[in-house]
Amino acid sequence: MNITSAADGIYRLSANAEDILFEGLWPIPNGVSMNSYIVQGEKTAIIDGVCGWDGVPQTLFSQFEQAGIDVNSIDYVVINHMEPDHSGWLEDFRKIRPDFTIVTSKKAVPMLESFYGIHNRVIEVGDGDSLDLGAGRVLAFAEIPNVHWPETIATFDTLSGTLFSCDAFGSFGAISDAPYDDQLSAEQIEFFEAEAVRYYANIVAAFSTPVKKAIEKCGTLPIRIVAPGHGIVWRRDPHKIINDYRRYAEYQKGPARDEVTLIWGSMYGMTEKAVGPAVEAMEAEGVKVHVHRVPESSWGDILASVWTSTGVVLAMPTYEYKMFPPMAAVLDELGKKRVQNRKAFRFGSYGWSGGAQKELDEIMERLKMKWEFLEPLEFKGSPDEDHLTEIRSRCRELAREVKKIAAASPV
Ligand SMILES: Cc1cc2nc3c(=O)[nH]c(=O)nc-3n(C[C@H](O)[C@H](O)[C@H](O)COP(=O)(O)O)c2cc1C
Repeated sequence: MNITSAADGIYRLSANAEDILFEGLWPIPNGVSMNSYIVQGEKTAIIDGVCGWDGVPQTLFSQFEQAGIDVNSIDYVVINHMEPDHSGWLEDFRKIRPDFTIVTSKKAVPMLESFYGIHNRVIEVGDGDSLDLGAGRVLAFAEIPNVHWPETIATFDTLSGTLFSCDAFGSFGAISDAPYDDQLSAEQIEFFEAEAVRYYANIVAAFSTPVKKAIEKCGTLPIRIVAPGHGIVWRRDPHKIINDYRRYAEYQKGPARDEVTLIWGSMYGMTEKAVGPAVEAMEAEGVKVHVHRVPESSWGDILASVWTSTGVVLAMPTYEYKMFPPMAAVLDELGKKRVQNRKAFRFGSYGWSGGAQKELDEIMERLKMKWEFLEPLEFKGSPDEDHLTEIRSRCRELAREVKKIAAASPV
């Protein structure tokens, strides 16, 4: 738990959450930080909060004390985004500081009422509005709807050039005592890049078009620091995370990186016999291959690696005239996140009738995924040498295609 100074008059308070499923759904093996910022002019604002889980608001309040900040000095609470991982502490805060003013978007006002029964002392802000905190400190607001709920705004401190972006430009990964990019080694930055991809693919992915619009809008601001609601603060190179997010948004409709994700499932090891040869064939072409088994791998991990992959290989058998069910569930999730235009190949075993392929075709059609498949290869029972040779050959072809596509559109 820590409180640090992000810039003159700006403090970052943070609480980590670990051992939970984020949004009740996504595993976060490395945890997540929830960041809140205190901005001081003559008046004091707190921008974003943390969730209301047991003990988390108390952590935030004890950090106020550590920093010598009197809770009663808080005049404004700026709510960029109403999702309870940022606003859940409001009820606790109200108990110790009843007379603050909330600054938020028009669309957040009815949400304040429905989530927390709050309806007075609320100022509505939108594009072009600002809040003068005195001592030269003015907060400007920009609507960035659907990054990640419809009511979302970003707040920009014109004095320090700090963009408080809430869910935009965030990453997973708990943070101990070094929350700024200028304090981190290249390896640590790499860790947070991977955590940013997983955060993006799991949480923000479906809103990639709004993300692009938000980047366009915020791109006009003289940003010197990016201070998101999750993850590290970017002040040595604030445009790095903005450019990373621009790329992640492009990955949705592809192409992505020159990587392949192979997802496989197998009941009795028949399909599995071809997985190793498939991976080796693609790696021999110099392509990075991410391998996930269903249902063992989490959706979160699978989604993150498919998000960055231009190619996908699916390996699964037929099960009750359809495809192996956990594979169908994963594909359904990929379709809902609109992961489109992948180069793909599918192989798998069946016993008598087949049926997996038919369901795969239906899912692709229903979710309009536009994946371009090489001819699928199915085998009865165990694959023989000819099947394995053919699978190797198609995987090599896929890998070569992926390299060509990614090289032609570097993102
Ligand atoms: C519960 C169950 C349901 C199955 N349903 C079908 C089916 O509808 N059609 C078919 O052709 N094979 C079916 N099979 C046979 C499998 O597809 C076959 O055993 C295959 O080799 C399994 O491959 P795996 O070991 O990679 O899981 C079924 C097998 C099981 C265990």
